[in-house]
Amino acid sequence: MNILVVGAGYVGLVTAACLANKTNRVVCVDTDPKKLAKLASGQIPIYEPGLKEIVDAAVSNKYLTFELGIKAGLTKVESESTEPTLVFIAVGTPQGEDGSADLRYVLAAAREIGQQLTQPAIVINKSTVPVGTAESVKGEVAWQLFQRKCFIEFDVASNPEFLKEGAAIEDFFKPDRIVIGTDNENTKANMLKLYRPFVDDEKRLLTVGVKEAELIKYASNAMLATRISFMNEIANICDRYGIDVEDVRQGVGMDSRIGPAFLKAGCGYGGSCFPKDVQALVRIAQSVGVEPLVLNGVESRNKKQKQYLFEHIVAKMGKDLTGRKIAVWGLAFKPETDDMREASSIDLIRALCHAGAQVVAHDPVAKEVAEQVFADLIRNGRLTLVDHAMAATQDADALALVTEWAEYKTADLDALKQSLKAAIVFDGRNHLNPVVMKQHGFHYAGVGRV
Ligand SMILES: NC(=O)C1=CN([C@@H]2O[C@H](COP(=O)(O)OP(=O)(O)OC[C@H]3O[C@@H](n4cnc5c(N)ncnc54)[C@H](O)[C@@H]3O)[C@@H](O)[C@H]2O)C=CC1
Ligand SMILES: O=C(O)[C@H]1O[C@H](OP(=O)(O)OP(=O)(O)OC[C@H]2O[C@@H](n3ccc(=O)[nH]c3=O)[C@H](O)[C@@H]2O)[C@H](O)[C@@H](O)[C@@H]1O
Repeated sequence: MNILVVGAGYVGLVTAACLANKTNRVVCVDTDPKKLAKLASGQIPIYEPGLKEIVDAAVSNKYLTFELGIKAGLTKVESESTEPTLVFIAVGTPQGEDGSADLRYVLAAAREIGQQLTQPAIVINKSTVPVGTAESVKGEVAWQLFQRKCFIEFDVASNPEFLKEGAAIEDFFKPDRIVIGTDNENTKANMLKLYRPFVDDEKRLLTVGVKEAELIKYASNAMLATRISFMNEIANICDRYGIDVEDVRQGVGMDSRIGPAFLKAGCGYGGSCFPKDVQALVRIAQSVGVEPLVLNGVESRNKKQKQYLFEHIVAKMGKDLTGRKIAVWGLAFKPETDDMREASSIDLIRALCHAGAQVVAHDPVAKEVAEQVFADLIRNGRLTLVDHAMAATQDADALALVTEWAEYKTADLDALKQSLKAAIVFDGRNHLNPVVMKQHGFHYAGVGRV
C-alpha cells in the first residue's frame, strides 16, 4: 500500500519503518530539516534499540524514503499510487497550558493535507488525541478542499499507538492489539489489509468507532499510570510497617484478575506520555462535567513520589547538603532510551542542588540529552555528568539510583563500596538486591523494601 507518515519522531519513524518492512511504499516527512539531514545520512535521531537496522533495511530496499514537509511527501506518494493513499498523522500532542492536549500540530498537519491532497485518501490519527479530534481533522481537511474547490474523497480514522519506548519495534511487530477506529467499511477494509501481517491472530485487530478508539488510548495509559501510583502508595505503607513491597507485589499480581505487569513501585513514572496523558484525560473528563477523582489522585501520588528519594536522602543526611557529594545513576525516564521528558531524575537532581549538594551523574545513553536539560546546573558547577558509573560514585557521600539500567545491577559491589566515601545507597527502582547489598555492608534503602 502507499503510505505517507507525517512526523519522524518516536511514533512516526517506527511506524514508517515497520510498515515499510512489510513491503508497503512509505514516505515519511518531517518539518525539522536537522532530523531529515540525519536520516538522509543514515543516522537515527533517537536512541531506540533495533530501529536503525529496520530503517536501513527499508531504505536500502527502497520501500522507505524521507522528504521535508507534507507537500513534497504527498507529491511523491501520490505519483506512485493507484489506490487511496494512507496518510498517518504522527505529530506531537504536547501538554497545553491548562493540561489539555495541544492540537496545534495535528490541526496544522490536517490543514496542509487538505491543501495538498490531489487523490483519494484515508487520513489516520496515530497521535494521542482527545475524543472528537478525528471530527476536527475531517473538518479541517474538508474546509481546505472546499476552498480549493476540489472534490476529493477522503475519510478520517483513529488508530492510536501503544508502543513503549525502548521496546518500540517489538511492540509494533508483536502488538497485544491494534485498535482501528472507523465507521466506514472501505476504511475498515483498508486498515485490516494493512495490519493483518502484524498479528498472529485476527482477534488482535479490534475495530471500534472513531471516538471509542480515541478514548481507548487515554484509558489505557491512565490505567497503567493508576497501577503504578497505586503500588507506590502501597510501597509507602510498606515503609511504615517494615513490609517488603516486592512480596506484596507478587501476592497481588498472582491474582489472574490483576496480573503481574506494571506493579513495580519506584520513584514515580515519567516519560512523554503518562504524565501528559493523565492530565489530558483529567481535562477531557472536566470538559463534559465529570469530576476526575481517581485521575487526580493518580497524578498527585506521582508528583509526591518523585520527591521520595530526596525526602529519604534528607531524612538520612540532613536538610542542608552543602559540601555533600551525591552520585546519581540513571537520568533517562526508563532504561533503553535517552528520553528524559518528565524523568524523575530531574526532580531529584534539582532538589539536591537546591539543598546545596554537589551532584555527579551517569547514564549510559542520556548524557547528551542531559547536557541540555541541566545546562544551568552544569554551567554553575553544581552538576557534573560522567561517562562511567564508577566515576560518579568516586568519593560520594551517597548513591541514588533513578533508572534501572542493566549495567547497574551487575556493578561490582566491592568496587562500588570502595569508591564511595560512605556506603549509602538509595534505590529508587528497587533494582538491587537488599540482602546482597546489606551483606556487602551497605546502608541500603529501596522503595517500600526491608
Ligand atoms: N513516544 C511514544 O512512545 C509514544 C507517543 N505516542 C503519541 O504519538 C504522538 C507523537 O509522539 P512522538 O513520536 O513521541 O513525538 P515526537 O515529538 O518525537 O515527534 C513528532 C514529530 O512530528 C514532527 N512534525 C510536527 N508537525 C509536523 C508537520 N506538520 N509535518 C511533518 N512533521 C511534523 C516534529 O518535527 C517531530 O519530529 C503523540 O501524540 C504521543 O502522545 C503514542 C504512543 C507512544
Ligand atoms: O502513549 C505512550 O507514549 C506510551 O506510554 C507508555 O510507554 P512509555 O512511556 O514508553 O514507557 P513505560 O514502559 O510505560 O514506562 C513509563 C514510566 O512508568 C514507570 N513504571 C513502569 C512500570 C512499572 O511497573 N512501574 C513504573 O514506575 C517507568 O519507570 C517509566 O517512568 C505505555 O506503556 C505505552 O503503551 C504507550 O504507548
